[in-house]
Amino acid sequence: MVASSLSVLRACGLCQWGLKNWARLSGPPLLRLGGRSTWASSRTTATLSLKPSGRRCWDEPLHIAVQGLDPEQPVTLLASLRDEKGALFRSHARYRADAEGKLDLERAPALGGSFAGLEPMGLIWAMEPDKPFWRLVKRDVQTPFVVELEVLDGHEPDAGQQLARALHERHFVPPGVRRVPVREGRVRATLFLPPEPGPYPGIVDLFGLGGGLLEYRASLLAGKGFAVMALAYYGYDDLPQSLETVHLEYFEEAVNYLLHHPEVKGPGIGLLGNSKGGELCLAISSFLKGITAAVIINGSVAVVGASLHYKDETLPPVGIMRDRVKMTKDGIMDVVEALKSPLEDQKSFIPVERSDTTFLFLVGQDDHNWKSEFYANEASKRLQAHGKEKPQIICYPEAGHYIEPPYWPLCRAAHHDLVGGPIVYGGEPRAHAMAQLDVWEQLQTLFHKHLGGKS
Ligand SMILES: CCCCCC/C=C\CCCCCCCC(=O)SCCNC(=O)CCNC(=O)[C@H](O)C(C)(C)COP(=O)(O)OP(=O)(O)OC[C@H]1O[C@@H](n2cnc3c(N)ncnc32)[C@H](O)[C@@H]1OP(=O)(O)O
Repeated sequence: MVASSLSVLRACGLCQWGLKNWARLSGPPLLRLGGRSTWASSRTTATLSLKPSGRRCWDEPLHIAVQGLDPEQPVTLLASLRDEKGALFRSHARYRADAEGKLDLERAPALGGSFAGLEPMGLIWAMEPDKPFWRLVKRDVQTPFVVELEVLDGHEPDAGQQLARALHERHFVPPGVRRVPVREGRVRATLFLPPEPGPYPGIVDLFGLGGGLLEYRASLLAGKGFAVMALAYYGYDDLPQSLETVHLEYFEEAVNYLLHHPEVKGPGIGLLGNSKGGELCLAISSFLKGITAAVIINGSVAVVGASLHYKDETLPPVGIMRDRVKMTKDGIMDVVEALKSPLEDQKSFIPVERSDTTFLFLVGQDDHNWKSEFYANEASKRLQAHGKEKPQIICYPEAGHYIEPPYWPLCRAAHHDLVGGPIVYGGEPRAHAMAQLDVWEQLQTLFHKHLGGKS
């Protein structure tokens, strides 16, 4: 489904109501990080409790409950966070306390707002940016995102007095995980190692187009018993500023670095990538040695945007049909039909049949960036036609392109470097959030099974 800019612009009631109320409520009552915080109103002494109260990582659930409300009291819960560029993300939901004046988000359904129904983590995954076409990005994993949670008396748009408020930190480096910047030969990366000395199954983690070095997925995954290297490939440090051509020799150097690391368990390593990063995982697995397993999240089996080189071979990028770019009624580009099929542009088809890697394709069926399901199926057909193992493909209905770690707010539309404007990425918030949870489990299961970690 095509996202509406109204939703992107968050004109769902909270905008008008919220701005006024949030400004009005800026005076801080008693405030604490995690645990409990209390504010005595004229009617009630409400307590907001967040459990467990210790350090939580972004991918971990949080138990939110409120005590001390009036029986059946209507309340509105708000969540908000500011990213490192100052952009505000927020959500809200209406609830009703039980007969004892308690509200437990694991038992009480939301009656409406940013989401409805029993969604204990809805306040986190349903957050939306105030800034149009903005998405949640964590740049410095060594600092947490701080989520502010508030309980207001009544149901929005008539909600009033603030009854309780708490700050909750969601961290990106699990306890004891070691962060090691890598600047070895040409390789620019950050390696995350689990707390105790290894060896551990090794994974290279690749994000998509945008450049830079994003570490948050690698750092969280290292907490699950893997040595994970977030690898930059352009737009970072002294790497090329733009991606005109991809030289697989760079990735070969990175793979070898990890394979030879004393804390990495051999004989092979894993690859994890989303979007262009998924496409690169397919290319690396097809041309290079040492890759035992690869998880492709909404990747392409065609080379896209920049030609691919390895030794004396070159694969050109698949053709782009600009006339197939559609405009949504809100003026956002939908480019899902704009890439030529690699079946027509055979030279751009990544020769997956050369690979002995075990693949897992994870597909958002509402991906509007490109045809991830079609690409996964074509890769599967080609592997099987050459007598290779049939890869596992898991499809998630109504999940979009930007599949992130659990509880990450959905990016429905955002600026795209290659396109030069905002494009639709797809996804319905709840289905997308559920997909993110499952994807996180599935990729760990595959890596543990094939890279010799814990079962
Ligand atoms: C008419 C044209 C027709 C063309 C038709 C084309 C047809 C088909 C095209 C489809 C092909 C798509 C192929 C690619 C698929 C993908 O890869 S999808 C993207 C997946 N991306 C990722 O997984 C990686 C995400 N990483 C990043 O985006 C970057 O690393 C980064 C933004 C985090 C980089 O940070 P940094 O280097 O610090 O950049 P900045 O200088 O801060 O900003 C650069 C620009 O990005 C914008 N931006 C920054 N942060 C955000 C944010 N949180 N949300 C939205 N946008 C952000 C920022 O404004 C800059 O933009 P401008 O330069 O100002 O325009």
